[in-house]
Amino acid sequence: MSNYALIIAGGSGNRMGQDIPKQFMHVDNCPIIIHTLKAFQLHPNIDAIGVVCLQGWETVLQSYANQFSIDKLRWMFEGGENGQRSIYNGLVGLKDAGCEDDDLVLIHDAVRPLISQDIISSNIAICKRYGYAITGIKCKEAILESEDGFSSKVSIPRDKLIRTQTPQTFRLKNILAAHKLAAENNITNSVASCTLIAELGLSEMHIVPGSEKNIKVTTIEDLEILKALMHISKENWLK
Ligand SMILES: C[C@](O)(CO)[C@H](O)COP(=O)(O)O
Repeated sequence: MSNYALIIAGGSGNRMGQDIPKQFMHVDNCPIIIHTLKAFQLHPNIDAIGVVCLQGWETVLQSYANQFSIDKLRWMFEGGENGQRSIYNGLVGLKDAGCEDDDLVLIHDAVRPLISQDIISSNIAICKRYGYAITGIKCKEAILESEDGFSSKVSIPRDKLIRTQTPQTFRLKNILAAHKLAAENNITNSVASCTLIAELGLSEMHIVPGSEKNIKVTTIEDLEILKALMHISKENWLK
């Protein structure tokens, strides 16, 4: 049985408002996606990596992978019109490439470059044990629900809330079956693999403790936080 990382880099990064897609922006002299790939390259239990790549950026990615010695990068798959479709393309690609039903797939956002070795290890261990592993952290803030983003009368108790991150890890056969079932049920734009499983009511998902440092770079502010985190503890971020 093998463990594969499936890195989702199909988005164009509109929320960042830059010319270059955010996953290809440089931080510390290296594209964000390469920082992410380095973490999986370094992990001894990751056998190979597939990237769902934004169309037109495949050659750029391959040349960066060569430059930074990411030799576990084995496949590139075509990005879709949204995250759900991109993940589906990647899963079908892995299956077509000969990956086995029981192989583990760690689905991870390309723009979460500070993923730690421990979180990758825990995803593999928890998925092997329970079948589903979702990285998440407890909610520390008070939560209000708002229809318009400006006003609210409703608070949601935070005690039971989990903020999900990636990796989200599954056996290939289970997550592929979930995507096929979603298509039959007209679920086409679920925001994450875990929300897809939840919407379908398929299975209990076990939560792997994540980290505030496992930041998702979505906005310019996130980019500033990423740069600060990298400079604070360069030696420690891959631990
Ligand atoms: C998968 C995810 O990172 C979980 O927190 C998040 O849902 C991804 O969202 P995006 O809209 O694809 O950036």
